Parts: sequence; C-alpha cells; structure tokens
Amino acid sequence: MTTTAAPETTPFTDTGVTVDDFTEFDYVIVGGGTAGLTVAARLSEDPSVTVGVIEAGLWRPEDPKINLPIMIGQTLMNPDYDWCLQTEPQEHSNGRSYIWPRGKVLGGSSALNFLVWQRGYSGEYDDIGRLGNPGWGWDDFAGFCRKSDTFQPPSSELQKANLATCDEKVHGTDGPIQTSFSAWYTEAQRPWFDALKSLGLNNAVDGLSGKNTGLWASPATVDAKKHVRSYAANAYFAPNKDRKNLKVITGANASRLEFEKPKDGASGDLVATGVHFTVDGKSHFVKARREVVLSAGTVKSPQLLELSGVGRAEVLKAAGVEQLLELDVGENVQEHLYCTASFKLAPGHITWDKMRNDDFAKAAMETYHGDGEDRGIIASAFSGFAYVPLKQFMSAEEIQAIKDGVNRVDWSKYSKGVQEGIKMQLARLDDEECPFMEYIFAPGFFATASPPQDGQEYYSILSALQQPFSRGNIHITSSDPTAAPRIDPRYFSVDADLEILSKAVRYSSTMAEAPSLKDITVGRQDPDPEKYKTEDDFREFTKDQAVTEYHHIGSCSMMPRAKGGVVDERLRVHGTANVRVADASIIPLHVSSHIVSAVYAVGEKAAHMIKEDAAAAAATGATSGGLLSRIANDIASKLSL
Ligand SMILES: Cc1cc2nc3c(=O)[nH]c(=O)nc-3n(C[C@H](O)[C@H](O)[C@H](O)COP(=O)(O)OP(=O)(O)OC[C@H]3O[C@@H](n4cnc5c(N)ncnc54)[C@H](O)[C@@H]3O)c2cc1C
Repeated sequence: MTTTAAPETTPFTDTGVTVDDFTEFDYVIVGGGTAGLTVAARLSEDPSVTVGVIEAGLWRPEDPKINLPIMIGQTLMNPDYDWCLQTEPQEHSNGRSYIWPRGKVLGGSSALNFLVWQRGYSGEYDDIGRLGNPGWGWDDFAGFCRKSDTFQPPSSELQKANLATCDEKVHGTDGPIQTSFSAWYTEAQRPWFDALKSLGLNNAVDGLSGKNTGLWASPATVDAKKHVRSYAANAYFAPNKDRKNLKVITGANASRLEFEKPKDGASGDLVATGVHFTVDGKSHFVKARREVVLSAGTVKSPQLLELSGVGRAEVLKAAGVEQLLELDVGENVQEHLYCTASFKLAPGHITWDKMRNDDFAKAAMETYHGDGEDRGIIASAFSGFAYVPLKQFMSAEEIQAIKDGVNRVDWSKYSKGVQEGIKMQLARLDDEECPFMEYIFAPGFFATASPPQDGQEYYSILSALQQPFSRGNIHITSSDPTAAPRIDPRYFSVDADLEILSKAVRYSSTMAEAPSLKDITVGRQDPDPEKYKTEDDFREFTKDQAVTEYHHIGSCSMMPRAKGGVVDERLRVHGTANVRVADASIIPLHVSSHIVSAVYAVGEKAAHMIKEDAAAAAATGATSGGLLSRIANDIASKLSL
C-alpha cells in the first residue's frame, strides 16, 4: 500500500514507506519540515535507535518550483505545497485577512522560503536565554547554527564588486545546508548601498557575526555547486534516506497525541504513548517507545497540542476537547510584517522584471542549464540588506513617544514572560547595535498596491518590522483535526508597530533621493506619490499593504511554566514526561533576522539534548520516574541487560 495517493499536479517521489511499516519507533517526529528533518537526521545517526517522521506533504526532489532559486514565490497558496492558511480579519489593519503560507511538502517551509540566510543580533539571543532559558544565548545558538551549514565563500571579485564581504570563521564548514552569495546582481543594488552610506550607515563585514546593524550583502541557501535551493529535504533527508532506522511517511496527517491518563487523583507528568494519524482518510496509530517530538511549525504544533488536550481550559472547552493539562499553548504569537515601496528604474538596468519577457526568460534558462560556470539570473537570490535602529528614521521625540505608547498598554493581561519580553524590547530601543527595522533591496517589482508596467524595470525597497510589540494567538475552534485553527496575530494592536513601520516605509523615498540611487531612479510608483504624502497617508498605506514576512513564532514559547511558557529550556512540554516541541513555535521573543537558520539551530540543539538525556537516563538506570525510567528500561532491554 503506498502512502502517496494524493492527486498530483507536480512531480513527487514516494519515500517507499507504507502504513504497514510505520507502527512503532523510539522517536516519533510530527512534521518533516525544517526542524523535524533536522532532528530526524541527527537522531538516526545512532543506528541503535529508530525514528519515524509523519509528514502531511509529499516529497518533491525534482520540482523546479522548489529547486530553482528564481522561482521563489511560485509555490505560495498552491495546495500542492502550501497549507494555504489565512488570518482572521485584522481590526487594526482595516479589517484585512492576511495570507499565511506554510510549507506542506517534505522540507516544510524551507522548501517554500525566499532563501535568505541570516542570524540576527547577538543581544536578542542573550535575551531569550535571560527569559529563563539557560543554554540559549548567542554563543550556544551560533554553535548550533554553524553545525547546520557549509558556507561556500564568494570569489574576491564578487566581494569587491557587490560588497559581498564575509568573515569565514563565523560560518559552518561541514553542515548539511549549503549557503553561498548570489550568483547574479543587478547593477542597481550597488547605488542603493552607496545611498545608504551617504545616509550614515556602515558596511557590516559579516551580518551573520551577531552584529547585523548596517548595510550588507546576505548569503542565501543556494548550493553554489549545484545551483539549486538547499533545504531540509535535500540536505537532511535525501542523503540519509536509506538508513534502516529512519522512516518518513508522506501524505500522512497527524491528528493528535495519545496520552496515558493519570490515574484518579494521581499527579505526575503526562506520558505520550504515540500519535494518531490518517492516510487517505483512514486512521492509524504509531507507538512512540521513548518520545514524541512535535515539529509541525508555529501553526500546527499548538493545534496538535490542543487537539490532544493540552492548552487553555476555555479554548479546549469551546472546541469540545477534554483538557488533560493547563498550559498557555497558542499565545505570545509574534510576526515580522513588511511593506513595500516600488521605484521605476532608468532604462538600461536588468532586474528580475526582465523575466516577464519570454525571450529573455528562455535565454536565461539556457544559460542556467548550459555548460558555462556562470548560471546567471536564474540562480540569483535576494542579497541587498540593511538593518537599522529607529534613530535612522525617527527623531528622539518620536522614539520617546513609542516608549510612552508601549508603556500605556495594559500588559497585566499578558503572561509574565510576555511582560518581561516587552521590557527587553523597550531596552533595545536604547541599544544602538540592535536594529528595529530591516530594509531589503528587491531587484525588481515587489509591491502589492499596483501592477508593474509592461517593459518597465523596477527596484523595490521592503521595510520589515523586526521587534513587533503586538502579541497574537493561534487556537483550535473545533476538535476536528482537518479544520484550520483560528489565527489572530493582532497586527498593529500595539500602535507603536504601525507608527514604526509606516515611518520606515516613508524613509524609503529618502533613500531613493540620496546620491547614486537618485541618478538611476525615475520615480516612485508605490505608494502613489500623488495620493500618499502625509504621515497619516503612510499609516493608511501600511494598514492596507503590509504583508507577512512569514516569520511566525512564539505559539509554544520556551519559558518557565510560571511565565506562561509551553516548553522548558530542553524543549520538553511542561507537565509531560516525553513530549518535546522543536520548531519555530518555541522561539519566545523575535530576532532581527530571517529565521530559518534559527529553526535549523533549534532542530540541531533539540537532537543534541535528546541524545544527552537518553545517555543520562541510561547512566542513572531505571530508578527515576517518567521519561528517564522509560528510556532507561528501553535501552536496557535493547542491550539485553
Ligand atoms: C513563503 C516563506 C518565505 C520565507 N522566507 C524565508 C527566508 O527567506 N529566510 C528565512 O530565514 N526564513 C524564511 N521563512 C521562514 C522559515 O522558512 C520558517 O520559519 C521555517 O522554515 C519554519 O520551520 P518549522 O520547522 O518551524 O516549520 P516547517 O518547516 O513549516 O515544518 C512543519 C512541517 O510539519 C508538517 N505538518 C504540519 N502539520 C502536520 C500534521 N498535522 N501532520 C503531518 N505533518 C504536518 C508540514 O507539512 C511541514 O512540513 C519563510 C517562510 C515562508 C513560508
């Protein structure tokens, strides 16, 4: 019986695993995405343990929409690849419902993402540690991040011409994910960098060093030798697919965890015995001898916990699910939002817009598939970035008004962890090394407000809010696992977020008017200069045009239970003996970065801790309760002790 009977419109490959082979493992991982495949690959390095992964999507190793760098964005809102989620209408964003793409394919969102490879500011990770998570400061994080990648350094000519500078020792040398600098640059990007320099920004030598303020060219998750996307499925899964102790079942939907219910009146941690899942509408159960690891992402990991009876009483009651454990599941959701200004370029520049021309696109494809070393525009990725503190585009009085506004919010309604996080964010306003805003230089038209004009080349400047104060939530509304949860990020519910983002968008025009960039800019298309002039106009534009940067975090926050945390610093769900969460949902406070590197690091660290705990359990024997004794017994039985 195969597991991949879903209607297919794009190529996929069967992993060869059937429900009959998928009955019992030491570790059951829910979600074969970014973190899930990382955990699976690392745990299955030990041939004495067995690992089973449940993935709802299919494996698409030969799919150009995933593999070709230029194809970013082509898979979004296509159900062959994407869960196609949407938020509730957002009260503070003119009632708009935002799309929330999330990967539904082997490799998860790493198969859909825009390839940007960054890390953020060191102080942000130290704050995550200070929230009550020892072992999660910058030094720990950077170590696990290096473990996940192999950096392919750029040539010196490329570095010189495009400011693609780097400090090689910051990067990994033998991790599965391949990272490199873009293979192609528009000539319009260097003038943008020059404009930023004229506005007082410095060139950061390596934005991945933990100091990311300034302008810099960013690496991407592109394998410079094969010229394709490097992501969880081809880096962590494909090389290990023949391991006898690793089985990945695709086209399989996990519906809930099964817990041994505590005996009447007894206290103690809940023990998960396995996971219920469906394939082609039929129900199955897989037993977990040691642990269940939830890696279903920021939307689906909290959904699965709630469907299993772990969450807030009022949420579970309303959804008709019996509560087993009270936890702040689905709260503290944070997200980067971005908003785009587009500018018409003077004739003579080549950008991604040229790909709309059939002849150009055909020739570009021939270059990509040809024998030459240069793969051209098809192998290119976003590369121009700037991270700036608020003072770059706001006065001291305006920054004080932001602080006052945030302090006026009644934070007492939120958990202690959220309150602490907000204080940390406010302190960051006085840290000149901590960026609040990201600017991305897109080599082409990237706006949402109006369509591009035929034959016109553009550049776009994306302003992305990096330290959002608004907190949202994700909760089930029904006990049906096929029903999407209710996603309410509560965008701009703290007005400071709107104030900051709208002022940042306005500042894009200051960049376009600065030396060098001015010489090649014909004019702004969006926001329409005739319509959007005042600060209030820009606030309206931002409410109407902001979109997700796809960096949702926080719904299973890693913090002590008393602070509203869902998992502890070893990623164990509070109150359970053998359930961990390892994915973007555990990140409790946002970082100024694209976050896939952080998620791989979460996966790497999770696997490391699981191995450590198993070894400790084996060493202490079967005397301790819960998880430790289960693991020790299991190891002992394998060794025939
Ligand atoms: C469109 C897009 C662009 C992005 N661009 C960038 C970028 O350029 N750079 C960057 O750093 N970050 C980017 N990100 C963010 C980054 O890719 C994600 O944060 C990260 O990949 C999330 O990893 P994860 O392990 O938490 O979840 P995912 O990688 O999404 O994995 C979750 C997996 O669980 C599976 N799953 C969920 N529920 C079930 C279930 N019930 N049963 C079975 N399987 C299930 C899913 O199908 C999926 O494969 C982007 C994200 C998106 C969506």
